[in-house]
Amino acid sequence: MAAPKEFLDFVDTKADFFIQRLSDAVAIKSVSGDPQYRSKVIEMSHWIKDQFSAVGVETVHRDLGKQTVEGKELQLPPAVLGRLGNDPGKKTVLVYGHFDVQPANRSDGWDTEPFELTVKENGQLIGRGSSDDKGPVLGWLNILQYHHEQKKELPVNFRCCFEGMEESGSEGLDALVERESKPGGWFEGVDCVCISDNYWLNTRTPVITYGLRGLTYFKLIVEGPARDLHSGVFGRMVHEPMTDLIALMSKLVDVKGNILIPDVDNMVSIADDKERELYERLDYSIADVESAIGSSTTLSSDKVEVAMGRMRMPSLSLHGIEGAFYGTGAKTVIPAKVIGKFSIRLVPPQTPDNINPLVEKYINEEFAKLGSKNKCKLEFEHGGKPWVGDISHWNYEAAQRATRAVYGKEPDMTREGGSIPVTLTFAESLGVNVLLLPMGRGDDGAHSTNEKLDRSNFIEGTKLLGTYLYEIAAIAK
Ligand SMILES: NCC(=O)N[C@@H](Cc1c[nH]cn1)C(=O)O
Ligand SMILES: [Zn+2]
Ligand SMILES: [Zn+2]
Repeated sequence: MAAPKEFLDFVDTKADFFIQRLSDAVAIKSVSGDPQYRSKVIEMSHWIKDQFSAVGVETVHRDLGKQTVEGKELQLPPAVLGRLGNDPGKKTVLVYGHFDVQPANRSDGWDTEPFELTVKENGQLIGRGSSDDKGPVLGWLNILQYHHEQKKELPVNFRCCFEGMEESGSEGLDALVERESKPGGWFEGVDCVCISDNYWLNTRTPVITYGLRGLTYFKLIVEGPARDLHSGVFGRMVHEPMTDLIALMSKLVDVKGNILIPDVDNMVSIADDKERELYERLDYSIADVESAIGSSTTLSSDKVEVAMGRMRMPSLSLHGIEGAFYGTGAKTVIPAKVIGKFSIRLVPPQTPDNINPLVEKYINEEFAKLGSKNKCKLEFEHGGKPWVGDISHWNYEAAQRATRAVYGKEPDMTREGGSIPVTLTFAESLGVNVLLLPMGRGDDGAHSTNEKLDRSNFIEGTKLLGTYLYEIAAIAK
């Protein structure tokens, strides 16, 4: 069953309205990782709830409790659950997305204000969260608006789960999903899950995604003196926390991306020729990567190695050092306490449970080798397991048909390098098939400066998600 032409025309006609609504969403600074914006994330949860209620969805807020940040209790933003339709003759589709965003400041290098959606003449909609993940969440809203205003029944029963902590470890969400998946819970009867929260590999070819890497995120704290010191007065007299930290961080990963923590890299199988062929066939080139990152700095010139680096290998990244001097000028200080941040993206069979003890043991051994009198502590921040789905399921068939119908192209089947920890929880708690059907392109710059979503991806992506619902109804009676 193809999506009705009236739906596709409606999406085209309403394009400017949809973009204005995206602009309203982007304007709410729902940064989950920074406590000062927590009220904005909560405001965003109300905005989302009101918007979905207005198009006929029964919505509720689900309290996720509190989190402790630096000794202080902080309210978690409530999750928004929605439902529409309960026809036993239809499939029930659960969609997941998030309304929180990564931090963004103009001074990070943005060309425009990150929380003001800038509509460029070339069709780019620039603003934090435009692609990750407010645009895709609003894509579902656009579809529901058509059915509500035109008094058309949806081809499936619709359920949604939107959260405001995805960029910060999805605190509290696993427990909620497990609860709501039980008989009588909000997700009872769900037949499949669709997540739109990732990207094409390039700027041409749509993708359907059947895997995500997991994640384990650490804080490495080194402290010594009671306060910051004058480096002229105390340099070469004391063990410097920053020197210790840099020594430790330099032993985690080498410049070729090899993880130096014993047994982490070699927990993963080596791809055989048949598997390498899957990566060879992807519409993905070194030039695509270079254009997305804005430089020619890939670790290899072999496309398969680079693609596998993102999709089927673990990676360790050093993110930053809290407490280090980073301003302009030349402050001659010895920081008293520094906190290194690093994370490892995980692939099967790796999980935080089997990787974290290896990291802890290694850090302790390496710190002991330094002979430092400073104190060193490793803290696990948050994490999630990797996920790989079953592409032979009708859910994937529906997404493939929808992609062909809207884009006239065969989608690339990808595994994503990013992490959405709740994906595996949906798959396991509900026991149903899960897929990712992204809206944005590979050069959207999610998490980066000048994040954008192309107008055509927002509009055609809305059609894609809507068509997918019709294809489910057609295939899976
Ligand atoms: N679009 C998915 C995404 O960006 N996920 C984040 C999740 C995360 C975990 N910790 C911080 N963010 C990702 O980085 O993959
Ligand atoms: Zn996201
Ligand atoms: Zn993200």
